[in-house]
Amino acid sequence: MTAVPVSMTDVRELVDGALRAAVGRLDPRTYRVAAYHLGWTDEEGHPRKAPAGKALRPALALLSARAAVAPPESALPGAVAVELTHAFSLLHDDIMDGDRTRRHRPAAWTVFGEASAILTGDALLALAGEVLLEAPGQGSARAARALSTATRRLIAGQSLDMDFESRRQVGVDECVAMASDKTAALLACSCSIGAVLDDAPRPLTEALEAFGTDLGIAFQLADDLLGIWGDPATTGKPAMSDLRSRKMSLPVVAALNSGTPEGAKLAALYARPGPREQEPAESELAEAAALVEAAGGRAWAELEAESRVQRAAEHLLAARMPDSARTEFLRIADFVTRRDH
Ligand SMILES: C=C(C)CCOP(=O)(O)OP(=O)(O)O
Repeated sequence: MTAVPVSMTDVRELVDGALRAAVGRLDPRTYRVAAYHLGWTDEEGHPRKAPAGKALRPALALLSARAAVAPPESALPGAVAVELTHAFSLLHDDIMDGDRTRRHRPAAWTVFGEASAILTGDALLALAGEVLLEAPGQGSARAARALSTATRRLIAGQSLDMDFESRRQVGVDECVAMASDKTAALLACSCSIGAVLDDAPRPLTEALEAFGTDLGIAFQLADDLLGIWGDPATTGKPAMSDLRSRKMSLPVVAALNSGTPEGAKLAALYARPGPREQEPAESELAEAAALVEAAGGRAWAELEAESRVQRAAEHLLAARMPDSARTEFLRIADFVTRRDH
């Protein structure tokens, strides 16, 4: 999979070495699972070429150093730490959601078992904290605290998302608040961590965080849209997995709250026996997707994503930073809503 387009440097090249050095500290069993999950090795532990994931969070972390007029290398511990935290969350989420495919490959838990995947996620999270606390410079403890808070919010968001699955009524606002915790908190941290490591002034780090929060919500909206209408060949995830597991994703919640007859029909579909008891038929999935669209859930999510990107851009325009950093951030924001994977 290609990394996010950042013209400044090859993000992967810069981050990969530091990421490998950090993960290399793990015990051999945990390392094996982590290396597989990160795309470095195959199921047998043999090296493979294509790295996994878009490396969006490390790209943002490196850019945030540029916003603070600090060298990209100074943000490396931040870039590594946010990617490790992201990797931890994916390892655990796939188990909780029962998702068997991740980044075009069998999810780690299906290869190594749930216990190994859980432990590896735990280890990566611990490593993230270690890497930040070891970072040279003034902002190290401040960055570690910021990442810790973002992780707590990510966990709270995931917990609320799980809770939604057993609820009949979920409001649009609380669903957006859930996404703000589950996804946007880590993205906001990624957008500011390079500046925080440089101990940059609060107005700058706060503007970067505000940018990342709106960007993160737009990112989740785009992800939810791809989860229904994306091509599994490009997303690397099974088609309509969110509808299959009757997830309260943002377009679905918007449709359910639309007050339209199609929204009511969708509610009736969602109220049937859940995925754990009974797999919905393919025709039912197509019907659910059509109902989300007819009830306006798709259009709402597309518009909301655009408006979040707009708001994100406004936070950047109000902050003092080199133009080149602003331009790159805006390019990434544009990529987030137009991506197909
Ligand atoms: C927060 C969400 C929606 C999980 C997927 O994140 P990414 O789409 O950034 O995952 P990778 O590129 O790292 O696979």
